[in-house]
Amino acid sequence: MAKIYYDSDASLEPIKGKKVAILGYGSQGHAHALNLKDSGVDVVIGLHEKSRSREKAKKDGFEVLTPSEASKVADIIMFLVPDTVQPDLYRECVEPNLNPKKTLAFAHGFNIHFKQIVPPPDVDVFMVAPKGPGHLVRWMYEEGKGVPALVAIYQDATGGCLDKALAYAKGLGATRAGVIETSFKEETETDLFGEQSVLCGGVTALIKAGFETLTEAGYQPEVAYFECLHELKLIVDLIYQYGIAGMRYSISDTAKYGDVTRGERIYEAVKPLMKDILTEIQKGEFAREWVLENKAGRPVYHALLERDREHLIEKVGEELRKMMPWITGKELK
Ligand SMILES: NC(=O)C1=CN([C@@H]2O[C@H](COP(=O)(O)OP(=O)(O)OC[C@H]3O[C@@H](n4cnc5c(N)ncnc54)[C@H](OP(=O)(O)O)[C@@H]3O)[C@@H](O)[C@H]2O)C=CC1
Ligand SMILES: CC[C@](O)(C(C)=O)C(=O)O
Repeated sequence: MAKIYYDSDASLEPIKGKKVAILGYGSQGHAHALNLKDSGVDVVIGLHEKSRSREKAKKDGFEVLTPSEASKVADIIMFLVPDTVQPDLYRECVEPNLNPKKTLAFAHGFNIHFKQIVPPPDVDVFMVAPKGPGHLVRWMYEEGKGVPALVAIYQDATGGCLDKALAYAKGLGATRAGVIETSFKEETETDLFGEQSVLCGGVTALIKAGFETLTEAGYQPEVAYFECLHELKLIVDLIYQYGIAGMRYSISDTAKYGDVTRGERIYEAVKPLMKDILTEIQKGEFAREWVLENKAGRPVYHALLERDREHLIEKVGEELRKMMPWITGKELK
């Protein structure tokens, strides 16, 4: 059984009176910084002099230093710049300022697990990885709720690393929802698998394949959009709130029969592909590919994102959403 920590299992004490440097002020960075500050933790932001996020962080009331300065003054240094940027930032700005009193922290295990960052053995290294996008981490905290997270210890040089990590998770609001203990390996491999095959890659592939199947067969794009994208959110909301059986309670018997019989065929086709994707991750093939793609200036990344931005479903969706202004929530800053 998984070990799960809730609010009553964690204390803020281990990080009270300590300074936390948040390196990066993007999706996760702004959420961690603001939630920790609102939980009474002393936070400083580390951003390069030319960073576009500097003004935003200052406007939110933070002291903003360079990543080197922030690493020098902080007790806990949390990496919240893109994974591909972290190794250079570590070598140039963090490593020269490390000593055994400092703790390194991550929100995803990629660089530690795939050895892109190798910390000295005498510093604590933990991970608190929220299981949700950064903006939700902030919005849910503001509503008194929380996004669950995974916690892992890579190095416990002081003997107090887990308590520090749980304090951080509590400050973030994650222990309100549940924080599961894991390893850097398990978090990295499952996170990559989830985003590639289900959450992002899998779901967008199903949406596009469904939309194209209908439109290529002559059905109206607007009808295909409602069927394959708009209604997906409503169905997923029911699954999120009540489980798969709960969703099935609300849909028609005809839908349920099609779901379990035709769904089975999709399942049979997709599961072997998912196993291949997991194997690529476990063997480090995906990590190698992504590191090389970055070294080459991300040609495949940019080309495929651009191709999808031009997809008919995006144009149809933009028009249809204008008629439902309540759909667009808070601004994604
Ligand atoms: N996005 C998410 O919801 C999740 C992310 N994670 C993990 O959290 C970490 C942060 O990810 P995420 O929040 O998406 O990151 P973002 O892409 O949102 O980070 C953007 C921030 O990093 C800064 N930055 C970008 N490039 C550089 C650079 N070359 N040098 C220094 N600073 C730079 C940006 O500054 P500027 O404004 O100047 O561009 C900005 O402040 C990653 O490890 C990721 O895997 C984990 C769970 C979910
Ligand atoms: C699903 C994508 C994610 O893993 C996340 C928001 O949890 C990410 O790394 O952004």
